[in-house]
Amino acid sequence: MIEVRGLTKRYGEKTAVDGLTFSVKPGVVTGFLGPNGAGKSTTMRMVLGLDRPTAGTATIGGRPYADQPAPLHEVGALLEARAVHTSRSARNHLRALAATHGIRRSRVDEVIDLVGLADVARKRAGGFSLGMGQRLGIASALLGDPPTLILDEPVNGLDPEGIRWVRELLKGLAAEGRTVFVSSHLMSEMEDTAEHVIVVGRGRLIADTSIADLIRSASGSSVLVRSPEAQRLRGALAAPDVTVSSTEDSVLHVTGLTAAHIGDVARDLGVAVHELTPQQASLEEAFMTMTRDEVEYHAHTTTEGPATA
Ligand SMILES: Nc1ncnc2c1ncn2[C@@H]1O[C@H](COP(=O)(O)OP(=O)(O)OP(=O)(O)O)[C@@H](O)[C@H]1O
Repeated sequence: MIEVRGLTKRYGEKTAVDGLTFSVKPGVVTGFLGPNGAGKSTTMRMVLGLDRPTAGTATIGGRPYADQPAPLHEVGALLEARAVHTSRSARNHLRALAATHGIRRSRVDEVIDLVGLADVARKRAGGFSLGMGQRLGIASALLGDPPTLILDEPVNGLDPEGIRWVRELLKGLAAEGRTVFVSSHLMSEMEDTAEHVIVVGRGRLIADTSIADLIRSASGSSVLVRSPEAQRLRGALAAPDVTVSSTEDSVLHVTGLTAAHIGDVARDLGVAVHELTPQQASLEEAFMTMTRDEVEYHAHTTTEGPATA
């Protein structure tokens, strides 16, 4: 369990992290989402004792990172992708790390197999591609078999196969009961990986919620209705809080009513319904809606705002 209470970091005038309070529970993958500059890396660095908070606390399993008796056995961390500048092979790099932390040598080969680096384990890690470097970073994080994992953008630089691999690995680690906290700005990636998300914008907490609730709350839950008598049905659905739009004669997009309610109205009218589909916003759309006002640097493009009638 990671617990963050009132965590704040100021760099001069700039408040990078602004009074964040949240908990990351074991057993599920928790995504840490936010636009660029939202304060994700700074938060993770403070949790890992690499930056000193201006105010507030962060603990892992009840203690600050600095007070962990055997950190590598308690917390595995992968921070921003950085090439390993070493002439050592991947295996020797991990062996050195294992030796300095009292980890048995056979664990090195276990993690090499786990991250799929067996074929290149004897190669110089300094010459690794970004994707291979990420796998080596994940291997280092797993070396001490820690109950808590903190990974900053772990899919950075990975190809689609690698992304799928990380996703399954993280879910598997969480299913074993570990606490898995993973940052990303790739919403679509988190949708398939995380069960819970903590969303930040400009250093502040925007949401601490399950993925399912996040989508539900931001989607405005519209329903697509296809009917040969759509326009007749449209008249019967009219109500103060209901919005109905139509892109073609036989199709209605209804917000403010459930699919079940629309189906009942159609039945009472004796109108045939050929399709009745609740439309879920993707996590990407939900995220854009939530963080619209929190993006640090807006792109200078003109976008069409929502129609205001
Ligand atoms: N050492 C520093 N000195 C001054 N400002 C900093 C420092 N580190 C981070 N910041 C600022 O704090 C804010 C949060 O940065 P941070 O890297 O934590 O965000 P992030 O959510 O991880 O973003 P990204 O997705 O781009 O990595 C940014 O505005 C950044 O410019």
